[in-house]
Amino acid sequence: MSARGRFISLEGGEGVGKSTQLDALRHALEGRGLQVVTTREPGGSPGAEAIRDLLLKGDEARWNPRAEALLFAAARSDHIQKTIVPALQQGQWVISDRFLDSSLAYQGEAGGLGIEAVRDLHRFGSLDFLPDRTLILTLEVGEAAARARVRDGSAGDRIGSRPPSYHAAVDAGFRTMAAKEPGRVRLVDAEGSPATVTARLLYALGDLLP
Ligand SMILES: Nc1ncnc2c1ncn2[C@@H]1O[C@H](COP(=O)(O)OP(=O)(O)OP(=O)(O)O)[C@@H](O)[C@H]1O
Ligand SMILES: Cc1cn([C@H]2C[C@H](O)[C@@H](COP(=O)(O)O)O2)c(=O)[nH]c1=O
Repeated sequence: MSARGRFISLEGGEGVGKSTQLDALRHALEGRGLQVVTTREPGGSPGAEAIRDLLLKGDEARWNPRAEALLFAAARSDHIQKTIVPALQQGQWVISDRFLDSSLAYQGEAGGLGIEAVRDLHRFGSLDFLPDRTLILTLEVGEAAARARVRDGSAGDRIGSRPPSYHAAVDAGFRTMAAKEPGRVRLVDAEGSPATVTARLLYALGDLLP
């Protein structure tokens, strides 16, 4: 095993199957003899989980767009320091359900702050710490919303319950990130059975696997 583990982020809009694939990928990588830690954003450390509640509960007006972006950046800084870096230093692989690219797509693109402004927050808050690979699950927005509706009914959180136009802009933001950083970021088709999607994710990690 390499001295330092790898850091993988799983990204995509609401309901595309990230949480389902997080578990499947962990099992697949453990089957290859790797030690794997799974985590999530916002959250992943006690401080960041407290910020998650602040961000996702309450009504839309609870935070203005800049305050929202700052809270995500603060949570991420703590998550990296307390959870991600220590695990990588022990040689573990870390898979995070969402990371920086969610902020770039949701707050930067859909929220109107701009991708570069949000990236600047990450440069300040987390010294531009990046995943070794970011896998963005893509699914037609209507189909993803239908999957999320089956799971949640009408009980979406503060951000998930934003209008379809917002989520269409999130989708566009993720695609922009894949075009801007093709070495780090890969689009992965989330259509089909969970096992089919897991196979596509493993293929997109092929060059990193021991
Ligand atoms: N490949 C698939 N085909 C059909 N349904 C799926 C597939 N993958 C996941 N699902 C179902 O779709 C719903 C959403 O999946 P999941 O919770 O994994 O998505 P998510 O991307 O983590 O969502 P969110 O970002 O909203 O938390 C769940 O009910 C899950 O069982
Ligand atoms: C990391 C991150 C998340 N979000 C949004 C995306 C979702 O609506 C929620 C998280 O809910 P999930 O069920 O755990 O996927 O938060 C965001 O807007 N910006 C971010 O950086």
